[in-house]
Amino acid sequence: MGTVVDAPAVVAEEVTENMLGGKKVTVVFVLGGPGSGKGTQCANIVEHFGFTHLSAGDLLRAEIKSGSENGTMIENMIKEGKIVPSEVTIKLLQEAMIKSENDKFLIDGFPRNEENRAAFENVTKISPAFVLFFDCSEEEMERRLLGRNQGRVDDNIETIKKRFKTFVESSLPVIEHYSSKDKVKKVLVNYLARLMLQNQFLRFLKTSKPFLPHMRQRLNRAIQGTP
Ligand SMILES: Nc1ncnc2c1ncn2[C@@H]1O[C@H](COP(=O)(O)OP(=O)(O)OP(=O)(O)O)[C@@H](O)[C@H]1O
Ligand SMILES: Nc1ccn([C@H]2C[C@H](O)[C@@H](COP(=O)(O)O)O2)c(=O)n1
Repeated sequence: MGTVVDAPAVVAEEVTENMLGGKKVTVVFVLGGPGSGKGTQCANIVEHFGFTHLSAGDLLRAEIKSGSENGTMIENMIKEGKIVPSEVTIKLLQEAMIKSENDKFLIDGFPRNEENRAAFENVTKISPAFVLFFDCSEEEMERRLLGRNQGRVDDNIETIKKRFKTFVESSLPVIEHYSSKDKVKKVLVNYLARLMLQNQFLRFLKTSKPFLPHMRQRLNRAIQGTP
């Protein structure tokens, strides 16, 4: 698995072409846990690399809003942190790709499980040029989702915990599948933040070295209850 910390640089790589209803297309899948920043980074990538961003989650939410007959089923599955049956999501993705004038797509939040992956490849005959995987700690993802403030029905702690479980059980195997084909580019999302915190702590230890014996004495006195 390749590892990068700068997502846009990866997209400049050579990509393969596929077919979609007579139209040649290039597809990059964007995967990662809930709240890892897929949507945010896709918006940055399209600005610089001419891709069209298709978010599976956004397409499903639009389907709910449109009042379609699948709307209630989709909404319930989203609230439960479950994955909507592939035929529904693939149909929406296919329609969006055919409608678009572009031939380069960043498909965000898809495939979310093995069923999504196999069905997409069977139906469209498209395999991705590569897969961007945003690798982020659950702690950071939870913090971000609880602060997202976009009125999403799944941004609550009960659904977030269920989504984490679904990600580990169903989505990680998809990433492992593409990893075994050497197609995954991993983006270490909070790696730099963690590195900076570590450096700050080391600097703190260095600057506080002369005070350490004094601090230790005070701690011992506090533990022993002596003034
Ligand atoms: N690098 C970052 N640092 C801090 N906050 C971020 C960062 N990237 C995204 N966020 C914030 O985290 C929240 C989740 O980001 P985003 O919606 O892009 O994640 P996502 O992976 O698409 O989530 P989901 O799978 O739930 O749709 C948003 O409020 C976003 O503004
Ligand atoms: N392939 C997909 C993508 C999304 N969903 C459902 C379940 C997700 O929890 C929800 C939100 O998606 P996001 O905006 O995080 O991409 O939508 C799905 O069932 N199948």
